[in-house]
Amino acid sequence: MAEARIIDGKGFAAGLRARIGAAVEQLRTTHALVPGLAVVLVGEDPASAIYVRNKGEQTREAGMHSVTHRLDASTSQDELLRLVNQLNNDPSIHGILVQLPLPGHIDAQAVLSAIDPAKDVDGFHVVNAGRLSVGLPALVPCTPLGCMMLLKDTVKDLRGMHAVVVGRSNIVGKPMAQLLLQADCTVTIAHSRTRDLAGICREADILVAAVGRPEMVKGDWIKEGAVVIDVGINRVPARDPAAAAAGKTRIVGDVCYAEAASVAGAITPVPGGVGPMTIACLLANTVTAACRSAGVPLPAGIGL
Ligand SMILES: Nc1nc(=O)c2c([nH]1)NC[C@@H]1CN(c3ccc(C(=O)N[C@@H](CCC(=O)O)C(=O)O)cc3)C=[N+]21
Repeated sequence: MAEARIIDGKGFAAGLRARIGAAVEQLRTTHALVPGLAVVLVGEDPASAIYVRNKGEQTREAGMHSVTHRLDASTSQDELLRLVNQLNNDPSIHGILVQLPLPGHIDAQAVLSAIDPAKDVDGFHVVNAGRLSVGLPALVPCTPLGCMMLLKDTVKDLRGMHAVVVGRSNIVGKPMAQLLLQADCTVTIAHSRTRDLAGICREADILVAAVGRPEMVKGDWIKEGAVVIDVGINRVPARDPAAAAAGKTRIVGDVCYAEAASVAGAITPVPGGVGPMTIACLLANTVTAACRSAGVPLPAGIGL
């Protein structure tokens, strides 16, 4: 069997951002609407740093209004809730993202619940999770949304395919399963406690790995020709022992890429796969939120 086709998330995300940029320009000229995104960072988390660095640039590049609130790690939950409330009431802001994880003294669920569901561009509010699960218009979490766009671009007809999602988080696994179900896939949600995980994965026509364990999914867990979407972004020591000893790292997914690529029909690389789609979908969700709040039709080419 030939090597898997590489699903170019980075390239797809660049195209999506270009379409978003055109949509933003059109909204500005025809409706005087400038989508605005506020990102709130409490303290410093290394994974979040990667994300926020790229996000600010890309929001502005798309012609959108962008603000970042950087708060000290000692910020109280009340202070954070006050900021969220202020952003809820700010008409120039259509999307609010509170970067996770939050420091231990803050109840993340309380903060996410305080975000106006109409501005919840992460799609983490229970109202959006509920709307997604019953098939109502919702703001959909960025990572699964990006995975779904890549899948629809890769597979002509998803109907009836067996999709296995490894991972059951509220952020990726559960909403991913909802989207696949909506696309008429037969969906299995597996996780670390699943019996015969390898065997279940081998049944998958579509395998989505979102467990957060470096290279856990091996080549012999994959059915020949399957489409593999690797959501993991794990930092591990560099391959070269001397470099590793010097503290150098590299990024790997939840899938053992080299093994998987010789069995799968198509696969997302890490980096350059799902990660760039997450940020592009954050911009897309901000445009969606702005259009819905202004009662303006959503421009074509930026949704599922
Ligand atoms: N409320 C909230 N929403 C999030 O969506 C959220 C969050 N909190 N906290 C942190 C994680 C992390 N995250 C990433 C998104 C894209 C890349 C990304 O673009 N990665 C590139 C570059 C990786 C590299 O080379 O460093 C890639 O995979 O190719 C990384 C990380 C979003 N997160």
